[in-house]
Amino acid sequence: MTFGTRLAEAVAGRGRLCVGIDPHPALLDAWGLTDSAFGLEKFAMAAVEAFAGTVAVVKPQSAFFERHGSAGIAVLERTVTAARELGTLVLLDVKRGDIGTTAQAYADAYLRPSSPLAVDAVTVSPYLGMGSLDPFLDTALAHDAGVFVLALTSNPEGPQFQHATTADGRTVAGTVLDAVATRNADAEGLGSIGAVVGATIGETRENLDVAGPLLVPGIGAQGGTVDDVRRIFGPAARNVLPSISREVLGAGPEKRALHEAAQRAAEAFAVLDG
Ligand SMILES: O=C(O)c1cc(=O)[nH]c(=O)n1[C@@H]1O[C@H](COP(=O)(O)O)[C@@H](O)[C@H]1O
Repeated sequence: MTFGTRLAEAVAGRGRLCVGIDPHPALLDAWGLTDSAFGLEKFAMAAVEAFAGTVAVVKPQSAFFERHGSAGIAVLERTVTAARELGTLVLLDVKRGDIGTTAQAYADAYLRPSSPLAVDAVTVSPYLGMGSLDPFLDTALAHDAGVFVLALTSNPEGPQFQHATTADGRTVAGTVLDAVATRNADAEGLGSIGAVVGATIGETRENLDVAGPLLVPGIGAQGGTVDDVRRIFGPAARNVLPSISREVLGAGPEKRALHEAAQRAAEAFAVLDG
């Protein structure tokens, strides 16, 4: 079953929320955990258990695991395995991008089912050109996985490049969104190739209807709201996956409080269903 179809089923059953698993040192401290691989594992496993059955997708941010070296990567592997065993889709936030042959190695690392770090989907950066992402997109489609391409990011620096125009007079972001839509053109139902569009971008003239999922970070800690998402996406809001990390994780360490915070966020975004 394609990633798009699996995602649509997960959203139908558990709502459209994606919760980020971002073990910031400050959050580890607030949870009474040490900034170590041990603290990291306690944090990540509590989050996985609290969100299982409540949210469609979890999005571990690889950097917070990588900063603990090989022990952190081992925790990431166990976190991914535990979440998938509990039926939660895992979108690994790695924002990779490189020349094609190296991109293939990254794609093998994350999107081939036989890899120790195989996940349901990854985030990628199109800075090396959309064609450089083909190994990710082809590998994902061959193995029923997904890819989310950065298009209009939530950070204030994003417009410097993303609003710039290319040689053919299109914006960079528009070029990315069109390429994503083209990749989804043959999909039945929701496509497996997504785009990342922040809730903090204000407004855009770009066509956000890419026939695939739209990962929308920037909610809560970065200031984006449900109303922003409704205004920015219009009819494309039906494909939005709101993504929240700190605002939900701040409710920990108790699993019940985490679960309730995720539920409240999911309910707030149910308005997009209507
Ligand atoms: O790809 C992402 O997830 C992402 C894209 C983007 O434009 N902005 C953005 O904040 N993110 C990620 O989304 C998460 C946001 O975290 P909070 O601000 O705590 O909700 C972080 O893991 C970011 O790396």
